Amino acid sequence: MSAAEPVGPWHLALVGNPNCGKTALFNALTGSRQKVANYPGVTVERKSGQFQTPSGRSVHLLDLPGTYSLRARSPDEQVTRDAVLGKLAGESAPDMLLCVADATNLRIALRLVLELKKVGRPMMLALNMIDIARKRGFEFDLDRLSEELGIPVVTSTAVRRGGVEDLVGRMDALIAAPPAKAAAGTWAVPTASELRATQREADRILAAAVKAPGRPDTLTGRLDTVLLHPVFGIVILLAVLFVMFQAVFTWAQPAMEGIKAGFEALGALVQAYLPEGLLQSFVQDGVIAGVGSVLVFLPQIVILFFFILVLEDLGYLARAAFLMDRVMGGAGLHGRAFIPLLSSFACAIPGIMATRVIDNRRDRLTTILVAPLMTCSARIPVYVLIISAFVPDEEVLGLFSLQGLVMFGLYAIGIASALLVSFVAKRLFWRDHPTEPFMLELPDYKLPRPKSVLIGLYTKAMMFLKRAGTTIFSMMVLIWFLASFPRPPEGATEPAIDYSLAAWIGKALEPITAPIGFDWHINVALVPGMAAREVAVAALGTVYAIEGGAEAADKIGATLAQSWSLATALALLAWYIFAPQCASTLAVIRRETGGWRWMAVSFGYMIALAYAAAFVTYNVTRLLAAG
Ligand SMILES: Nc1nc2c(ncn2[C@@H]2O[C@H](COP(=O)(O)OP(=O)(O)OP(=O)(O)O)[C@@H](O)[C@H]2O)c(=O)[nH]1
Ligand SMILES: [Mg+2]
Repeated sequence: MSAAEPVGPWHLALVGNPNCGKTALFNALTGSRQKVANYPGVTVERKSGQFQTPSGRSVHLLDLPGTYSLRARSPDEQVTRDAVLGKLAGESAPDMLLCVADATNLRIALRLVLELKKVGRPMMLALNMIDIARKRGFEFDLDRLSEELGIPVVTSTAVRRGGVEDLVGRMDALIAAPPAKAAAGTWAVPTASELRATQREADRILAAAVKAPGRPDTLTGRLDTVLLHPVFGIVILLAVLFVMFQAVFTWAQPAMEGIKAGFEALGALVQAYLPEGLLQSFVQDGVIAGVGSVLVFLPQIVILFFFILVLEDLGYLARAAFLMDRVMGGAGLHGRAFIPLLSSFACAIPGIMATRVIDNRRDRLTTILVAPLMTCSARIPVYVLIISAFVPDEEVLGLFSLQGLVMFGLYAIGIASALLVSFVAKRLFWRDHPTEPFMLELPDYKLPRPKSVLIGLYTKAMMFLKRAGTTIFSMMVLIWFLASFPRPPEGATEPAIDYSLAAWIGKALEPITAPIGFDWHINVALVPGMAAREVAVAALGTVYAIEGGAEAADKIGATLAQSWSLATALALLAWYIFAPQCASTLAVIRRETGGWRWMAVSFGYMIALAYAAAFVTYNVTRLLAAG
């Protein structure tokens, strides 16, 4: 390049092994908040951002999924390969590759660097996580390393303030005096023997430039003897999950009471100041009762995510994947399916996207099919509402809350049915396809960083609030409208809602839902609940508020306990475990599988299971209650 080169942004791409801190570096450089987590395969899509170097040059930075080689196998690795080769649609070829390596784990990283050199682009290497490496006693001869590799080498700590100063400083120098562009790239898909040769070269360089600590870090090893133990490990995992669900129910109580009281006060205020009539009903029954009945679940969602984020940062979730591999393999699921399925506990959408780390298409499809069976956070409001109304608030063995146990049970049924469905799908569609062995690298344990946990919690909470403010709010307006019009005739004796469109729709559906114990109120809630699960709770809030007045809205749980039988309540819980009530999930399935077919399969099997489960639950409960 010459000095006359036009000064557009400098394109830089982050490349490295999974879990080496690329996204953390991306965030540190661009001030963005992409997801980082202590297990491999978190980033499955490219993300780009801009920043300015100290000398004012603007840089376009591309974060890429982690990979071990450009010999890409899975869809996420293909993104990285194409970006590096400059073939990614919509991205210009990178001016320079910023290779990132976990300084404590350089063997495979250096092999990748050597392979990348063949592409023929300018490169530099950042030894990231240098804080951990130094603490463990690694010693690096940076000059030697740089000389052997033939590229500049710097160190970085992506998660500390000031941890990337060296890196940006050097970047500036490189932009001012770009290294000569190598001759045309000679990269071709490496054969296994070429990879072995490259590995030998990497090992030689490693031996020459890095001194590993005499005493290896044994803390991770010692912890793992217990935590990965085939028996104790599983017991500990179950105990951890159990504590998590207990906490969701007990810790959240005070905050939920507070939010509830706030909405009650707001409702009273509206009643006092707005004239009686349609406007008052709209604000009180539609907006406050509807949105309020969903928002009270914010504390529980925050607590659940607190646990997930801390366990993730600790590196424990990757262990959980390892422990579950036996069980999952038996059900025909690929070991790499664990992380996507785990993400689905938050929401099936990121979960389904995370299946891109699975290279085999059939394994990936199986995982996509069962991901929506994991209990996502949108089900929490529904579960909690019904459980609090119908399951007595008692202690079992003086230790566990009965309500927490039932919740735990619902999660367990979700998991068990996911395993069962994948088992059946495997027999049905892909009989003669063996499941590949699990290869997940276990990251070292790290202390969770409060800042990243807080940012994670904030993002999750905002996502939930945004849904409450948009999807749920607009559905509420619709429900209120349907439940309020047409107005009852003069001198009507029944509650106004009985004359409304909502009642008409709900009653029209009754022949279908009567066998599973749902009356028309529930039908009214389920129809908009197809858009998003928690809408049903808000809809019930509104329907009963319009029917029963302000008192009913304040005590929606008590109202349900009076108007539903236990059989109906349990049937609705059973329905919710399976029903495909989420338009966005279906849309993502269509996008990720590239067609309508698998979306239709998902929808069909889930709705059939939901109906069957509700039918059995309803009738068995009635028989037992009668007998
Ligand atoms: N102590 C320390 N931790 C780091 C550093 N950089 C990243 N981490 C942590 O390492 C873990 C992995 O970081 P990510 O940025 O998600 O890694 P990635 O390379 O983007 O991983 P994939 O997207 O899965 O390929 C996270 O828990 C980070 O907080 C570092 O320099 N020092
Ligand atoms: Mg990443």
